[in-house]
Amino acid sequence: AIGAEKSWAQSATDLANDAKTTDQVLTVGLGQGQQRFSALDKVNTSNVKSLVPVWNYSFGDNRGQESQPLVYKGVMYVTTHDSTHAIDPKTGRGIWVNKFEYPPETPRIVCCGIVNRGAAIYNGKLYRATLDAHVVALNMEDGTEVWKSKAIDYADGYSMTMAPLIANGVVITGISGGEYGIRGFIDGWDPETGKHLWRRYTVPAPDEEGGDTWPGETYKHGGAPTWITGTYDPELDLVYWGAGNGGPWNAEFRKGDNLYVGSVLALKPKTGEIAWHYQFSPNDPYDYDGVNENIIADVEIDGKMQKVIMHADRNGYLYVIDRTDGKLLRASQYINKLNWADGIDMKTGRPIDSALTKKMRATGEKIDVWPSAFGGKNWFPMSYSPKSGFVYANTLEMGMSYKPVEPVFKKGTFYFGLDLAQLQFLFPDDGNTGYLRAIDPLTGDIKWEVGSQAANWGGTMATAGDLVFTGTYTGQFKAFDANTGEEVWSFQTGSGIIGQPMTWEQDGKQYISIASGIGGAYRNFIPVFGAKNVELNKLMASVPEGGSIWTFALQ
Ligand SMILES: O=C(O)c1cc(C(=O)O)c2c(n1)C(=O)C(=O)c1cc(C(=O)O)[nH]c1-2
Repeated sequence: AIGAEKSWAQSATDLANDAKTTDQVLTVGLGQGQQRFSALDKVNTSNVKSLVPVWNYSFGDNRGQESQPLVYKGVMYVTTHDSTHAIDPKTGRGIWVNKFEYPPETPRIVCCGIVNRGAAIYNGKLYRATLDAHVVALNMEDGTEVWKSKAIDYADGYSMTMAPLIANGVVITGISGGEYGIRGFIDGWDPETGKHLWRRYTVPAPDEEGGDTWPGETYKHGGAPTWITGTYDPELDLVYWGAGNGGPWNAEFRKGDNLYVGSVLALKPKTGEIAWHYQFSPNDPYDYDGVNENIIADVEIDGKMQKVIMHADRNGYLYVIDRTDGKLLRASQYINKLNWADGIDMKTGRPIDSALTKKMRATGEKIDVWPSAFGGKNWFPMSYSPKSGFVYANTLEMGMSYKPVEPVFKKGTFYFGLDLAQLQFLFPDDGNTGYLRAIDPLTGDIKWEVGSQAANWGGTMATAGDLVFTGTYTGQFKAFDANTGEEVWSFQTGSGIIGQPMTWEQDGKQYISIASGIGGAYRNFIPVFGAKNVELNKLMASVPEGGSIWTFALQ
C-alpha cells in the first residue's frame, strides 16, 4: 500500500525543519514561521510556461475551499469543511476519506464562509478543527478517528475554521465567533489523548491583567476571536497568535482599549501564559480584527539583524515587530486609501485617530471609512521571500458606510451595533477592488502591483525560482515574476480560488498544488453590502462552484 513503510517519525525537529525539507510540507505556511517561501527552483521564470496539470481531485463539495494541503512521506492530506482526504500526490488517486457530520444548524453561527483552512500533523496523527467547535485527531494511516474533543458549545456562537498549530508538543487551536458576541480564547491540547491542557482568554476577566480595559460586564461578549493559525518560534519557545475584533463592532458601548482586541499575543505554548502583547487597533471600532498571520523572519533593521514578525493588519498598516519583546520597529500604510487614522505613533505604537474617526466617536454620525471591515487584507496569507526581501500580499481597496447604533446581544445572532441597512461597501473609481502587491516590509514601498476587478481572496506563495503563485476569484491559478510582477503563467481551474498554494518535490520533480472552489466572505457579503457595484456582482455571480484540488508539474 502507498506509504505502508512509513515510520511516522515526524517530530518537533521535523516541524522545525519544515521550511528546509522540500520533499515534505508538514505545516500550514510551509514552515512554522509561515513565510510561504519554498527553496525549490526547479520551476522558475524561464520554464514556468511548461507548467501543466498532473491531476485534479474532486471533493464532491460545493463549499469554499481555503485549505492548504500537507504532504508527508508520499501522501497528501487536505481538509474541507466536513471531510479530510488522503491522496496519492503523484497520481491524484484517493487513499482514504474521513467524512463527518456537524449539526445542520451550525452554518447559522458561521459569519463568513463554510470553510476549513487545513490540518496539522505530528507523531502519526493529523489534527483538524470542526465547524461545530471540536478538535479531532485522525490516524494518518487509515483516516480513523483517534480522539475528538469539544472546545465549546457552538450554539453560543462559536465555530472553528483555522488549522491547528503544533508547538512544543502541544496542539494549539483558536476560535471563531467575533460577530456573535463570544469571548475569545486560545486552547492547548494533549496530542496523544485530546486532553484539554489550558485556555487563554483573549478578553481578560475583571481581576486579570488587562481586565480594567473593559467597562462593567462588557468583557463577557467582548469578542477577540482567534480564527487564524499562529506561528511558532521554537528557539524563543513563543507562539504568535492574533486576536480579532471587539464585540460588538460599535465601540462606544465598550469604551477603553479592550485588550486583547486587535492584538498579537506572544504565548508560552506549554501553559498559554502571555509573554507580551502588541495592540494594532486599540478599541477597534471598525472590525479591523487583528488576526492576520504573523510571519517570522530575521532581517537587518537599523544596521543589525533583528528577530521580527511581519503582519499586514486589516487596519491598513504593515507592521514589523521585535518578536522577542513586542517592540514596534516599523509601520507603513500598504493600501491606497486609508482615512480612519492619521498614522501610527512610533513612540507609543498607537494609531492616531483621524478627524473622521473622532467625528464618528463624538457624534455617532454615519461615515464613509477606508478600509472596509474586510480590511486592507483579509485572512488570506501573504508570503515573504528572504531572497527578494519583499512580502507578496493580496490587498483590498474598499471602504464602507458605517452608522453605529445601540447593540442588542442575542445569543447566536450578529452582534454589530450597526445600522445594517446603511452598511455599504464602497469601491474605488478605477474599478480595482484589490491588488497583488510586492511590498518592502521595512518601508511600505510597493515594488509592483497587479490590480483586479474582483479582488483575489486566496493566499500567495513565493519560491526560489523567483515566482509568486496565487489564484484569482474567477479561477485562474497564476504565476508572476517575483521581481517585476509580470504574469508568466496562468491556468483556469474551473471554480474560483480562495485557497493557499503549496509546493514540494518528489522523485526529483517539483509539484505545485492549489485547492479551487469559490466561497468565503467576499462571495457571501459583496452581493449584499456591495450591491451597487453591478458589474462586480455580475462578474462574481459568473464563477461556478465546485471544490477540487489541482496539482501541476513541468511537462
Ligand atoms: O470574527 C470571527 O470570528 C471571524 C471568523 C471568520 C472565519 O472563521 O472564517 C472570518 C471573520 N471573522 C472575518 O471577519 C472575515 O472577514 C472572514 C473572511 C473569511 C473567509 O473565509 O473568507 N472568514 C472570516
